[in-house]
Amino acid sequence: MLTITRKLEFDAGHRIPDHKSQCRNLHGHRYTLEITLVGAVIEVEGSSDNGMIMDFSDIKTLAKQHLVDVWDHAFLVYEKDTAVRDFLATLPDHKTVIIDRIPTVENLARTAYDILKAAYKDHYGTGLHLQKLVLHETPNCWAEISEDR
Ligand SMILES: Nc1nc2c(c(=O)[nH]1)N=C([C@H](O)[C@H](O)COP(=O)(O)OP(=O)(O)OP(=O)(O)O)CN2
Ligand SMILES: [Zn+2]
Repeated sequence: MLTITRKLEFDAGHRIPDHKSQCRNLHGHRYTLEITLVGAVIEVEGSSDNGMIMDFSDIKTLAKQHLVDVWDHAFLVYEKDTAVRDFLATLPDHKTVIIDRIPTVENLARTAYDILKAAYKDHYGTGLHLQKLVLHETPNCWAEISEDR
């Protein structure tokens, strides 16, 4: 199978409220996102994206629009983490993103996958779709999610 992968990075804060150790503290990560797409190679003579599944710059534009610019420099807070939600609400114009699951790397990967799956789906009518997403929370810790979930 022929796939292409685009890597992007963003910074975000989070905490795991009931964690047994230090991840219960407010802290942040430089997340690395790898987006893998599958689809037919475009074959349109003279087209800018002739020979491509999707132009890497267009992959980046969509990822930023739908996810990366939304989460970058935001605090990703679990919707039931009322202590932190209430605190963040006291900070004027604070960039807060409420997540409906505890923001572990597994749950953030699943949330990101659902958002980006819709963003890339059949963008050109070539069967283009998100095949896999990898989210690194640290250089040593990551989650992968693919079509069979
Ligand atoms: N299965 C998961 N375990 C942990 C998660 C997670 O999202 N899923 N998250 C954390 C912490 O939030 C943190 O991201 C990881 O911290 P840590 O284990 O310290 O990771 P490091 O890469 O910094 O570890 P080193 O030992 O320094 O390499 C915890 N667990
Ligand atoms: Zn963390």
